[in-house]
Amino acid sequence: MKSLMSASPFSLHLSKATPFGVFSLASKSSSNLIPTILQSSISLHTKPRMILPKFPIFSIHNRRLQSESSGSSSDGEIHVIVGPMFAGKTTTLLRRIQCESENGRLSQAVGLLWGTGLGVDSGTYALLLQECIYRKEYKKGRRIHAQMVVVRFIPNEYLKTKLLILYAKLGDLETAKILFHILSVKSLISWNAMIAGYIQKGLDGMGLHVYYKMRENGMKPDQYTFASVFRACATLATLEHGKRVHGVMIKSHIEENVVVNSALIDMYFKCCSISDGHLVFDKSLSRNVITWTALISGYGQHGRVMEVLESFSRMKNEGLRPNDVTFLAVLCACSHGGLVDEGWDYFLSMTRDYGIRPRGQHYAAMVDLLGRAGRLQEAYDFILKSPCMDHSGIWGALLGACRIHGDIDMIKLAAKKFFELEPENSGKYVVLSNAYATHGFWNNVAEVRLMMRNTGLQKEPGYSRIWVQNNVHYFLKGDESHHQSVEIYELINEMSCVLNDVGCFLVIHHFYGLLCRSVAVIKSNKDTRYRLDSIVTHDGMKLPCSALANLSSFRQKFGPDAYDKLDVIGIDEAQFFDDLYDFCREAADHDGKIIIVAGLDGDYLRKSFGSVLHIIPLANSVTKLNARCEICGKRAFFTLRKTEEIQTELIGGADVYMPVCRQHYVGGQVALDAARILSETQKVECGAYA
Ligand SMILES: Nc1ncnc2c1ncn2[C@@H]1O[C@H](COP(=O)(O)OP(=O)(O)O)[C@@H](O)[C@H]1O
Ligand SMILES: Cc1cn([C@H]2C[C@H](O)[C@@H](COP(=O)(O)O)O2)c(=O)[nH]c1=O
Repeated sequence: MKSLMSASPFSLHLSKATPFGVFSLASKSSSNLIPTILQSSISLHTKPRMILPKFPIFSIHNRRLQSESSGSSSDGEIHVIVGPMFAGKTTTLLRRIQCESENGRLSQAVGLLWGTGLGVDSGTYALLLQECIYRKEYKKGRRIHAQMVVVRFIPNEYLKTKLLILYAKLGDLETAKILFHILSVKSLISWNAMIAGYIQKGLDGMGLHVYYKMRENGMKPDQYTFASVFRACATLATLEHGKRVHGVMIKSHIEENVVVNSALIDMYFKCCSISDGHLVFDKSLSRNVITWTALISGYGQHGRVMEVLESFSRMKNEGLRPNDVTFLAVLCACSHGGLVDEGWDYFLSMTRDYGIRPRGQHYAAMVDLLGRAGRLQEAYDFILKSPCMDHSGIWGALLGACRIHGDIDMIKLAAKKFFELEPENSGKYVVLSNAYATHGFWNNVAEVRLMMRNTGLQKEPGYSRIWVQNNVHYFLKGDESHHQSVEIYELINEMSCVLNDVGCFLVIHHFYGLLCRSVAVIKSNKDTRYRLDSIVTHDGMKLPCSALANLSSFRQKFGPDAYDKLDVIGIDEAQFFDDLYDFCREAADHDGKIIIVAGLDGDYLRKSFGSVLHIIPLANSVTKLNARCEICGKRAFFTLRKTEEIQTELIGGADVYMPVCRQHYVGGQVALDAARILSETQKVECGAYA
């Protein structure tokens, strides 16, 4: 039934705001609403160009209908962010809010477009295509193009270029090429898209060829062109072309750009021209972490371990913070140089000093480091303790190390884990086969060869499955084998007619409505540290907000209609809201809102603060953050009050509070308690003498 569903992956409902009988378009993909739509259309829309389904394919959920009519976009979610002061709760809240607001419903927007069966204006198509490109949802972009073709919409030059970019990024270069050729004016953007498309697909030679064609056509390259072409020259290790393009860049007098410079440094290093790489680096006026990382990785590629470590330390001395890529280069260098202890130090420093959480690749580099040094058991134990046991790279690294030092059991174990995660990685089968061969296990070599043959098997085609009255129905793409396929396709056609009828209501703001979620942020009006109209993090990030005494007044104050249209609600300083539980439950369960709550879980006495902890049972997710202990720099879980006030609520920042680790909380609290007792005693004694 997949085909049936995908014919109308959007829902319609009777809008509260619109007059009875007029449809408004809503967002949630609810194939189970289709009978409702059809019935509503018959009775209210009075264009009965359809048949009612003869069998009850879908069930109808009324609650979902209600929440859709409230304009909200989700099933309702609650996410809670807690921790001591300075842990980054407000920062995280702001990031999540931004993320949620951008994370609109592209799928539904594309579904909506398909459902209408009509063409929309170029601006709407451009908006949707742009969103697909921006969000890297290229397949959705292709669906938009398919819809254009179906409704016989002729794209203008601007849209053709957008489509070209989309196909180039998708890696469908044949289609991109066709679009490129039919462009009457080939802009620099379209040339750049073609060049980048080939290079991203690994067709670096073609990318370079298109670059020369572009030059022949008299086009002047820009930073995007150079960044792509240097990348191609680096991969092809073609110093001659790299230098030639570098010459063009110098003559073009383009503004210095760190991305281009980094690509250039990388190109020289990959073309084995270390001195040129270094020269470009030295001459770079503006260096940032990317430029430094290009240099560090460059040295790493040539096994210049000492230069890697020296550059890394110079970079830090210049006050730049390394990022995860820099650390990866450093860890790989340590691995190649056999510097196990140094590798450990860098690995630990990532989180401790820079708050960078190592990813699978960093763990893999550590496994490689330990494995190459012959410390296979340690590498294995490290994997077991790592949080990314499902990252194929770490097992691949262990397997690679086993080739040199491993015993048969470890080889088998690493191979088993690796191929569970990446069954079709033919390259690693070769590694495994070689590992067995190195140790003379010829039977195992034969087994691996058999496995390799098996991986050549074609994957089963995907299918859709639907249950109807205890019967399971399977559908393949374009499938007509179902005994009711004639009726099913008839129904699809009828549905398309109904959807066409409402297509005239499709206007651009529906797409905007779908693509951008509407968001509101609330904070407690008790927090008077900053202006009441914005929440501000300890390092100055800001977002406008409503400051309220309680949450129950929010709907009324915000306006019921505006509230209904809200998708996401952020709540900061949640510890100050007594009605937090009821508000969150109602807003998520009933109104379908996404609620993101940030607040202190504990007060300065480490006692549960307000009702923040009460909402944990309601939550989809809970994130506990920590700060840095002001005294020792270790992870801080608690907030120490520096003053002697004892009321729970006391507004203040670093003047009154400091984040501390357990050790310094306990020590600090004892010290503060002693100070308090002393001052109380003194007060009593003074009173007695007075
Ligand atoms: N001791 C500290 N530990 C961690 N961050 C701190 C500390 N002191 C100041 N900060 C700053 O505070 C920022 C977090 O601010 P914010 O998100 O407002 O925290 P919260 O809402 O949890 O109090 C950090 O990004 C950092 O720049
Ligand atoms: C520990 C503690 C804190 N507060 C107050 C102090 C601040 O005004 C807020 C916390 O703000 P932040 O954004 O998390 O930094 O809460 C309090 O009243 N009582 C306490 O015990």
